[in-house]
Amino acid sequence: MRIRPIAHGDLEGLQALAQQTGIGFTSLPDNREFLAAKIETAVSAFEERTPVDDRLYFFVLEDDESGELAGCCAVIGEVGRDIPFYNYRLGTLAHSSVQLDLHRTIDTLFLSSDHTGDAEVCSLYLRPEYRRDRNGTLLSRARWLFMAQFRDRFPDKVLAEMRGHFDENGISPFWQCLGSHFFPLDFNEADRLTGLGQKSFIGELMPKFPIYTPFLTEQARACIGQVHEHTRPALEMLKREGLRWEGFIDIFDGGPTVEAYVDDVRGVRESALCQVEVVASAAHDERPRWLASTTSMVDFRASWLGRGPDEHGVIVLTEEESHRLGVGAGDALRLLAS
Ligand SMILES: NC(=[NH2+])NCCC[C@H](N)C(=O)O
Repeated sequence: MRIRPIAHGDLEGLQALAQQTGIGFTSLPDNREFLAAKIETAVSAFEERTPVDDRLYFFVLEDDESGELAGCCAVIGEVGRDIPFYNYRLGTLAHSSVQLDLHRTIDTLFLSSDHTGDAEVCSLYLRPEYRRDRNGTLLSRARWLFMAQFRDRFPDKVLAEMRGHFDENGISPFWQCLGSHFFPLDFNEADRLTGLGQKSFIGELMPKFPIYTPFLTEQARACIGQVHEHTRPALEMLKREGLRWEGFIDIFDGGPTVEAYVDDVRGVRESALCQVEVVASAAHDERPRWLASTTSMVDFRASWLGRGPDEHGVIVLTEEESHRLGVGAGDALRLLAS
């Protein structure tokens, strides 16, 4: 399995992924024109033909034998430069009365666009039949190697928005209690429109005044900062890299936004460049523990390796591995131990 930038020929495969993702997966609506445009945006980002502010680096995970697409993931260079990027920030307001000697702090949601200009990791999806052999970790972590390699293309901070809690009927209690009063649309429709980038309605219709959380239903309050059960593994992975919840949530479903300084992310901090040597065959561990990525933007590739570098920073690859990554003897490879 290997990660590579999405290409024009992937439209069919990407649409098949979009049909599988399901409710609340905002960034991959099943819409052919939209997906084709997304591919074009990504191709021009990798070819460095895109203005700085809307770079979308969209990757696919492919089975390098069958050519089948197993999943995808992406990095956005900077969010909110064109259309504002909204979250709620969970804060506290202190109310106190000296006269009555009463002191209260009340949780409050403030509409925020504090993340303007940050990078975002997003769109991670892995088809169920490929949820094995650490493919999910490969998709999630390859992005840190990419950001480490092209560090100057990214701002100081990175965030990830996690899918929020939905009940057994596929209903978001947070949306029911809040968003639905302001939008004459159901959750799916509102989510679909934001996924298509048509989201100026958020700024136009969303409540602008702070919301005291005791006014929300108990079920809606319980959604604040909670993820969809399918999203838990993805959240755990990001936390292990050092991303944290700082109180920002999604305005529609209440799911957490986690964030970190790019330079503090483990995968960015700990990955290092090595030099490739190619041999006919080499021993490897049963469980692949090393993540390898190339140093090229257009020909970016990443995959697992069952072996690490020696003490001189040389990484030995078999011919098959060197093909998979598209590198040859003497090339550089970025490695991360896990
Ligand atoms: N689940 C959603 N579609 N939320 C809507 C907003 C998402 C995002 N923070 C933005 O401003 O673009």
